[in-house]
Amino acid sequence: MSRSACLIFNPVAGQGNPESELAQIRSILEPEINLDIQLTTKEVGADELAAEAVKRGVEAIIASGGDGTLSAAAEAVIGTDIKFGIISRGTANAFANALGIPDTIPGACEVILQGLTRTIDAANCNGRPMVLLAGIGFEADAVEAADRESKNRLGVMAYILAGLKELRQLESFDVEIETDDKIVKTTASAVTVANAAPPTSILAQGSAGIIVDDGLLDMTIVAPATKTAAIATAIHLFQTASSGNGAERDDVGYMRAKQFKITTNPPQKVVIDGEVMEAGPAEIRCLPKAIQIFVPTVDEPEPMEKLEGLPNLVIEEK
Ligand SMILES: Nc1ncnc2c1ncn2[C@@H]1O[C@H](COP(=O)(O)OP(=O)(O)OP(=O)(O)O)[C@@H](O)[C@H]1O
Repeated sequence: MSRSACLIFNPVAGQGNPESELAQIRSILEPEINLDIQLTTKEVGADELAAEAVKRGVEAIIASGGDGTLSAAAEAVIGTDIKFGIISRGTANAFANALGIPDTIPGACEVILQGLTRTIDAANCNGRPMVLLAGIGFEADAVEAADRESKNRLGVMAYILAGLKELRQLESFDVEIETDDKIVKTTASAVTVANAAPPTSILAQGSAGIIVDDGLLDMTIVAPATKTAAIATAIHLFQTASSGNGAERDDVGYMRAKQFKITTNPPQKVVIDGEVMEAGPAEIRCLPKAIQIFVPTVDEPEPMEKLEGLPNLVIEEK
């Protein structure tokens, strides 16, 4: 066996049975990869276990748990050449959904076994590592967007409701945004800076085309004037995310830059990768090509054909 990895496993993440989930991961990975298994505890989190693994100079780190566990472990590998794998077992699984990685155990393990990696950007927000996004003006308790159960139950509505939940207070604030080449001043209800974002994070979808390895961060500014406008904006952002076309409403703005300095009045809380920080200015800088992450093989698009229904159709098989 030539491959090895440190598996960091949160035994309390998600709603499944952790013993059988760990057994399943081992049965899929261990025939190919020598695993050093480390369980997180209340006292010793994924951040500490991953930092120790980095110090030991492991070949790869595989993190398994909810988004909290995955972000904490990912932050430790930023800037190293240690390959990083994720096996999501949480509720929202934003991390996997943002990077197009399956959120089932067999699917995620298969990606790691295939061994293909992509080097993605990370970011630094007020001195803290960030992989997904920073939200300014978000409701702290609405950070976890649409969960799996509501997604299954409500489908598209769950995404829209999640965004609305975040906009529900509609408290606006003045914001000044400084990039390398300009200063933008406006009023907003939510400002999101994303390195990567799942489609559920609709407040990050202004540009509808977040690229995780372009050395740039994507900012979306949302400023609906009324509750009715907030509903229309949430629906519009959901549609832009699915269609790939940027937002066109007047109350949505977006731009890309290597770094942003954001000052709000009154000061707003900053939420970094789901963790709520104290209110104040935010300085966010992209760290280009910072994490080597296991990703699925990109399938070549299947040639599509649809002929049925055409008038007077004749198809001759050759
Ligand atoms: N052995 C453990 N016992 C109790 N708490 C733990 C243990 N290991 C990790 N934790 C806690 O688990 C939290 C991280 O949970 P994580 O985000 O991975 O899963 P989750 O909350 O189930 O996911 P999601 O938010 O997607 O539902 C951290 O607060 C950490 O302190």
